[in-house]
Amino acid sequence: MKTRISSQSATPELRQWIVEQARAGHAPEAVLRSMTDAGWQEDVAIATLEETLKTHLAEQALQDALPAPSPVPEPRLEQAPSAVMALDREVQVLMNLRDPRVVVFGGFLSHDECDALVALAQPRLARSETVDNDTGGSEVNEARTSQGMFFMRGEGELISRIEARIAALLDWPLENGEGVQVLHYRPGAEYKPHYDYFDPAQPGTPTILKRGGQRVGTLVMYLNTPERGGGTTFPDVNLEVAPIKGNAVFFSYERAHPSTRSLHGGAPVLAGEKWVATKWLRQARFD
Ligand SMILES: O=C(O)CCC(=O)C(=O)O
Ligand SMILES: [Fe+2]
Repeated sequence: MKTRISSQSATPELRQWIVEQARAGHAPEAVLRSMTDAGWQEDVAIATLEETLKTHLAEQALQDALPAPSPVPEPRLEQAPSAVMALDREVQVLMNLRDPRVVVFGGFLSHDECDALVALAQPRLARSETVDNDTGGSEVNEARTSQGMFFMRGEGELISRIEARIAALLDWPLENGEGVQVLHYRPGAEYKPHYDYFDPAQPGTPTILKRGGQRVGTLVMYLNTPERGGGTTFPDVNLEVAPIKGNAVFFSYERAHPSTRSLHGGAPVLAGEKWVATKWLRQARFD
């Protein structure tokens, strides 16, 4: 007599075998016969077949709906170094998270470089605008209560040096970077959680993508240390990166999709002020 085997006992190997049989074009009756020959009770085998194929089809549909993955910037950390040489400067590796891809660097900028960036940016600040997804233009946005400005890429010796350092650290062409943006947050100001990639569903996105393709990585550099608050949060994994002067947080997103868990924001500044410089990295040359 055959013993009753519950569908719970379908191992990952069996499930994979079932999917392979279906892929190879074997009729369900033949697969079922193989299972009953191997000792499966018929009704249990049918339930297992149905459940396995249904799950497989659902997973496949999810996969197919995802935008294609892209190569992303990536620091060279295979040997788990405590510090890496970024062109002209040794930078500490403070935290290294795989999924979402987040790396925190210590001492990416010197304090003098931070102060110089703030001094250059300050006279050029205006209320931060975000990209208008409908038109591809810019707009003032309530989710972003900071002030900001953009440097041109290669604008001056300091910007050029920092851009070359970023390209070396993240192993990504300098030409694929947008101009450095500087943001200033006063007490109470924040940047609500958002994705940095352009939403493929928005009508303005194709226009934006003509210049350099998608954003695939971000480096946020802290130009001062706020007294309280102002961390960079990653709500999907309950991570908050402390905003420490000279440090930087890097994150990448291989597809324009929430599955990257790259949702992030600038937490409200509770006391003091916050200055950051952001570098967004595109898939291709950004001219
Ligand atoms: O201010 C922060 O910590 C985050 C900034 C940010 O998300 C951005 O500039 O895209
Ligand atoms: Fe962002």
